[in-house]
This record gives sequence, structure tokens and C-alpha cells, in this order.
Amino acid sequence: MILAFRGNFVHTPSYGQMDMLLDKLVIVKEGKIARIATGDHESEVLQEFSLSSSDVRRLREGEFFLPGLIDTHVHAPQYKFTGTGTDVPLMEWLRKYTFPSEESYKDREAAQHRHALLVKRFLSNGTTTATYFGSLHLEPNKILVDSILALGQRAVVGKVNMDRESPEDYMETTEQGLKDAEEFVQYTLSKKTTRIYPCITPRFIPTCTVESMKGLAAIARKYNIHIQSHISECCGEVNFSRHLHPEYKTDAYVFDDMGLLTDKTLMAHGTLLTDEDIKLLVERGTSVSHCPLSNFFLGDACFRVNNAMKLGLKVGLGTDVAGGISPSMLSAIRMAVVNSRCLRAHKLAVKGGLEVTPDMEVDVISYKEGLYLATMGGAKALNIDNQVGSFEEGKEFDALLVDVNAEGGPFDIFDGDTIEDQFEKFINLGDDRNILEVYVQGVMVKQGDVFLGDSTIKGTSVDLANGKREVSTSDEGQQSKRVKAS
Ligand SMILES: O=c1[nH]c(=O)c2nc[nH]c2[nH]1
Ligand SMILES: [Zn+2]
Repeated sequence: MILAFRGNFVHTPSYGQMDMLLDKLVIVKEGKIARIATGDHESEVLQEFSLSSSDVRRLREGEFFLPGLIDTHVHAPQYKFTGTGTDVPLMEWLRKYTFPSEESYKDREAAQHRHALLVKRFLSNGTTTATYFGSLHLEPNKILVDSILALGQRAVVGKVNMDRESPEDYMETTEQGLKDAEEFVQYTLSKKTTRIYPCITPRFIPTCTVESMKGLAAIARKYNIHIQSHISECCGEVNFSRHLHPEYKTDAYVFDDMGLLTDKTLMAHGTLLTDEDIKLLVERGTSVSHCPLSNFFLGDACFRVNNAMKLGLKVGLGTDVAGGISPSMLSAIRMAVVNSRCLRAHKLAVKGGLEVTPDMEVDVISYKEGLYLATMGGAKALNIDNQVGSFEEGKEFDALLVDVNAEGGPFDIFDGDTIEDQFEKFINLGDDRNILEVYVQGVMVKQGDVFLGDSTIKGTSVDLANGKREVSTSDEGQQSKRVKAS
């Protein structure tokens, strides 16, 4: 299968560098970018790939391709309450909203329905790769894998482990937790797909015993797979962790001693990491998912991205649904910029000064760095930057076709707007209405309102039917659902 596109491509191959690749011919063969040529070489390149001019998809004015967005931190079984539960800090939020929501996914029908909606919502927002925390129970996590598989997304997925300091009805024994974690890994690997990676997922230090953390690290080593957790996220969590493990200086040293800091580990938040912690993470090859929205809501904290990058840390960006109130990575990019400006505003307030000094500028990032974090940064954080994150020959084609002039879109383009202006408007003002097509591994998985997915995948009940939405959400799983054509 060969695809050929001619038009503009935008990407951020390194931090702070945004390249507008204008009038390029991109050939995608068997899911990978086989050639990126300048438009004036069209005829010879087409000949080389035995294509004719009519095989070329020619982008219209205002259309461009962007690498697929990579969300490095999402809680799948929290999708149900996304946009609500914004009134309390982390530790209270977990008990009041989070654990009950996650627990309710053990109802099979509810999990099937909600996970399909989740994956569709993320694909609609241009998230071609998502890094999912699942729930405690085994079955809903298998359903999540089935949904991702059927809808065509790329994902890292983990079954959450919690064997202490958790509600009685939402906690497992250490032994059962380790057994289920390994079974989940085997289930995911049995799908023999190159786009879903199983992940070991101790929720965070307070809810995991030493035995569980060490056992989980052993499973990760055995299968050479990803690990994810939360680290130094806010005062409530850090104080609790110190109380449980007074012998360790910080979360980073706990995780390190458990064998959980590897070059395939991705830790969420990290707002309270010291420079020494960051250096330890860098030494281990571990990365951090920056989740600006949930840091504001649950942690009252800001992450110093530029400081972390300067120390050599790999950093991706996460929506952290549902601690973060938006499933959109465009929103996460904007919030990462706002987060950096809060750091400067804070310094200014502390100084009581009227003037921004150069040391206040060092924290500030622009939409270009934000886009890097949401694409290449995420790819590096997940150790998949040889596959995705930018447009390069040999990489897989995970991409979004964006139209700044989309009908009914959320912003306007004016005479004199340069291509860069148009692109900046999309990052700052755009939404799913501007995302016309979504590609993963060179396969179009969404076009307009239609989810194409992989309808050949059997054994899942994911509803790929399009133009339908559920209108009744009360007490899912107990009641039959009404599905109405929209
Ligand atoms: O933002 C967060 N969401 C969670 O679900 C969670 N669990 C532990 N720590 C957490 N932080
Ligand atoms: Zn989280």
C-alpha cells in the first residue's frame, strides 16, 4: 500500500525548533515514510514508486500535515467524570471521585461502552498515541486493549496495581495484583500488534507495598516493557510517601531502590523533583510526563520544563484525564505555555518588581516548545522516537491532516496571515473541527466524523458505527443504552 501527499508539513524535530516543510512530496509505503522530496522532484519520485500524478493527494490552501499528538499520561477509567470533580486536592480527589469511577469499570458492558468512547474522543482530538493507566481489575483493561486495537490508535497501556492504603472494595492482594499484571502483559502481547505496548503500572508510592513494587519491577524486566507511575506530584502525596518510607530522601530514591527507574519508565508530574532527583532520573534514562492542567487542579504546582530539559531529562506532555479537565493535547500545549508564564509571574510577584528580568525569561516556553513536548518530546519519553514524533524517512506515518479553513471552525484566517500565523492560530485556537483526517502507521483511522479503525478485528464489541452517539448515560451497565443517530 502506497500513499502520496503533496503540500505543507510542520514538525518540531528538536526542542525550540519548528520546521515548516513547504511544498513537499511525501511517499508513505507500508505505513512508513519512504521519501520526503521537494515538490519540484515529483515526476521522478513518482516514477521511482511506480505512481502516476493522479495518485497524489494534493493538499489545498490552508491544509497541512502535523505529526500525530502523543499524550503521555491518561487515566482511561476516569474518562467518565472528565470535566468535573475540580473542587478538592489530590488525596481527597482520589477517594471522592477517582476510585469510585475506576471501580465502576468492572462492569463489562460499561467498560466496553466507555472505553470505545474514550478512544474515539482522543483520536478526534488528534491523539494518535496515548499512554493509558487502566483500572485495578483485569477484565476492563483487556477491554481497553480491544478498543484501542479495533479503533486503530497507538498506545501504551497498563493495569493499575494497588495493594495498600486504598478502599477495601478497590484494592488487591499483592499476590493477585502481580498475577493479574503479568496476565495483562501476556494478553496484550498475544495480540501481536506493533502499536500497543503493555506497561507495568504501580499507581504511586502510597498505594503500593515494597513487595508489590519489587515484583512489578521484575515483571517489567522479564518482558522488557514500559513502566509508569506518579512521582513527586504534590505536597499531599510527597508527605504521605515520606511518612510511609522515612528511610528514603525522596520518591525518586524509593522507586530507584525498587528497580522501577529504567529507560522505559515514564513518571507523571514531577513538580517537586529536586535537581538531584532529576539527575538520577536522567542517569536511569527515565522520563517525566508534564501534566500542567492537573498540576494546577490537584497539586497547586508548576513543573519547571526548561530546567528539566537543561538537566537532560526526557519530557513529554500529558492531559492527565481526568485530573486534567480536557482530553485535548492542544489544550495541554496551551496549558504548558501558561504554566511557564505562571513561573515568571510568580518570580515577579515574589520580587515585588515591575520589570521582567532575564532570569524570569528562562522558564517561559512558546507554542513551539509546547508542540515539541506533544510530539517528539512524547516520542522520546516513550522511547519510540525512532518510530514517530516527526516527519523523517524511515519513521511510521502517524499524522493529522489539519485545515485552518475548516467549515464551522473555531477561528478565522485573514489576508496577510502567513503560513506560520495560520499554524499558530491552529495551535492556540484550533480543535477537532480542524482535524480532517487521522493516520496511524499510515492507516487512516478517522476521516471527518467517521472512525475507520480496523473493522477486520474480531472478538471485540467496539462499535465502529459512525454518526451515532449515546444519549443515556445513567447508571451504565445496569440499563440498556439508547443509541441515537446524531
Ligand atoms: O493526577 C493523578 N491522578 C491519579 O489518578 C493519581 N493516582 C495517584 N496519583 C495520581 N495523580
Ligand atoms: Zn495520573
